[in-house]
Amino acid sequence: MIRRLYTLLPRPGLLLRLGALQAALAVLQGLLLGVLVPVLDALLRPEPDFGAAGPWLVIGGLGTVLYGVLAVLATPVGFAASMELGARLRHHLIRHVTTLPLGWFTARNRARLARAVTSDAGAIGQLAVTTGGPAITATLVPATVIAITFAVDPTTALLFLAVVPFAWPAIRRAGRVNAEVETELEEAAAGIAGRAVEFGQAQPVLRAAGQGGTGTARMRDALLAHRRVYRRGLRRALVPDLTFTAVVMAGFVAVLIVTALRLTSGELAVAEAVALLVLAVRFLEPLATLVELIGALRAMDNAVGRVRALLSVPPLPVPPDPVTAVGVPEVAFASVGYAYGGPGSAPALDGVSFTCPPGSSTALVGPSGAGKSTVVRLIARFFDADTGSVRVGGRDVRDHDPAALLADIAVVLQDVYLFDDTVEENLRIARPDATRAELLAAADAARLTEVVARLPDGWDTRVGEGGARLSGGERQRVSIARALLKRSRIVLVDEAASALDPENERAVADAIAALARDPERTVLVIAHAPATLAACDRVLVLDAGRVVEAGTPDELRAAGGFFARLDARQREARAWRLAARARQP
Ligand SMILES: Nc1ncnc2c1ncn2[C@@H]1O[C@H](COP(=O)(O)OP(=O)(O)OP(=O)(O)O)[C@@H](O)[C@H]1O
Repeated sequence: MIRRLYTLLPRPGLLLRLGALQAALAVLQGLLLGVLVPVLDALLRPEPDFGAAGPWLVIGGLGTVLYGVLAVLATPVGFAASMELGARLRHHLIRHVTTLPLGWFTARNRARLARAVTSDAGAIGQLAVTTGGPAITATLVPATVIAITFAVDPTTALLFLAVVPFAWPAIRRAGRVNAEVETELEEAAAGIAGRAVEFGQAQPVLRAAGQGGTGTARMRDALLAHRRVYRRGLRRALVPDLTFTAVVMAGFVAVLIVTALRLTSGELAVAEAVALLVLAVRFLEPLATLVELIGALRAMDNAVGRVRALLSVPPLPVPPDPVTAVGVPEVAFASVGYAYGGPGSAPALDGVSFTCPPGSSTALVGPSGAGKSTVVRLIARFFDADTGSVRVGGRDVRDHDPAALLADIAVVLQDVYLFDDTVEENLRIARPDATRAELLAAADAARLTEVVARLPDGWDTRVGEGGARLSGGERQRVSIARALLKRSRIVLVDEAASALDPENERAVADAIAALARDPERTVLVIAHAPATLAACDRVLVLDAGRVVEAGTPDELRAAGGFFARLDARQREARAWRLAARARQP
C-alpha cells in the first residue's frame, strides 16, 4: 500500500522526511524506556545511589528534551505533509482529466472525479499522516523495546517474543475484519451520498408525479442499510477484537507471573522487575493501536485505489509530431464507424461519409437516435472513431494537437453550462482580451443584447449555479455569443430543441443564422427549427447511423425523401399558425 501511495506522488520527499521523523521518535521512545532500567536500579535500592543514577537521569533528560523537540517539529511537518499531499493529488488529478477525451465526462465519471478531488485526495493526505505516523510508532516501539529488553534481561525478551506468534495472527485477523467492515461502511456511505444526490435532483420529477414520498423512502432505505452494515460490522469485529485483547492480556499476565516468581526467588531485583513490567506495557500497548490503524489504513488504501483508477484512465492519444494549425476549415468524414459499446456492438454510426466545405453551413437532420450528436462528438474528439477517418482541415483529427484543434472549434451544446458569475464573465471565457465593442457585437449577433437588457444588473447580473437564472434558449444564446467571440472557424451546434417558446426559438435560430452567414466559418448544426434549416446551405440526413440524403435544401426537396417530408410538415405547421393568427379577433 505504501508503494501504491508513493506511486501517486511525483516527489515523495516530504512523506519520507515525515516517516524518518516518526521512526526517530519511535526509536527514541524505546530507548528512553531503556534508560529507566539503570535509573530504577540505582534508585530502588535500600540505599538509593544518586551518583549512579545521575548520568542516566541526565541522558534521560536530554533524550526527553530531544523527543519533545522532534515531536514539536513533527506536528507542523505532518500538517504540511497532509496539506501538500492532498493539494498535489488534486493538482495531479485535475491536470490528468484535462487530457481526457470529453466523452469521458459522463454523469458517473463526473461524480467519481468530484469524490476523488474533494474527499479522497483530502482523506489520503490526512490519513497518510494521522495513521502513517502512528503505524510506524506502533511497529517500531515494540521492536525497540524487545531489543532493549534483550540487553537488560534476555529471559523476559524471549517471553515477549513468545507472545508474537499468538498476537500476530490475532492482529492480522482483527485487522482484516476491521478493514472489511471499513470497506463495507464506505460503500454504504457512498450509497447514501448517491441517494442524496438523486433525492435532490429527482425532486421536481417526483413531486410532479405525486411521488414525493418515494424519494424519501429510498433515502430512508439507504440510511437503514448503512446502520445495518454498521451494526453487523460491530458484531463481526467483536470476536476478533476480543481474541486479540485476550492474547495481549494473557501475554501480560504471563510476564507478570514469571517476573513475580523470579522476584520472589531472588533472581530479579525489585528495580529490574518494575522496569521489565513497564517495558512489557510499552511492548503490548502499541500492538493494540495497530489493530485500530489497520482499518484506517484500508480506508486510505481504498481512496488511493480510486484516485489511481482515475489517473490510469488513458488520455487522448497525441501523435509525436502533431498538426498545430487547422488550416482550411473543412470537415470531412470518410467511412466513419463508431459504436458506444465498443467495436462489435450496435453501431451509432456506420460507414458515414460526407464533406462540409470551408465556409459552408450544414444542417444535420434525422430521426431521434440517428447518430447526429455522435457526428458532432467525433469532430470535437469526445472520443475517436472505431473505423474510417474524421478529418478537419484535410488531416485526421487524431493527427492534430487536441488543444490546437479545440482552439479552432466551438461547440454549442443543448445543455449549456454557465459559471455562477456575471453574464459578461461567462462570455469572456471565450476570449478574455476581447474589447467591449467585440463583446457587444457578438452579443448583438447572438440576440443576447435583448436578454441582457431585461436582467436586473445588465451585463453584471450573476447567472446563478449552472446558469439557472437564464432559460435554456437564453443560455444557448450565451453559448453562441461565446462561439462568435472565440472566432472559431468551425462551429458545431446542437440546437436547443425542446421547451423553447416561439420567441426564444426564433432568437436562437437567428443567432445560429448569424454564425452560418459568415463565409469564413464552417457550421454544422443539428437543426430543429425551420428558420435554422432555412439558414443552412446544405442538408445531411442521417438515419440509423447512415447518411441517407445529402445536398442543398432545394435538391432534397425535389428528391422527396425524409427532408422533403420534414420540410412539408414544417411549412404546413407554419401555414396553420398564420391562419390561426389571422382568425384571431
Ligand atoms: N453515451 C451513450 N452511450 C451509449 N449509447 C449511446 C450514447 N449516446 C448515444 N447512444 C446511442 O447511439 C445512437 C445514436 O445516438 P445520437 O445521440 O448520436 O443520436 P441523435 O440523432 O443525436 O439523437 P437525438 O436527436 O435523440 O439526440 C443511439 O442509438 C443512442 O441510443
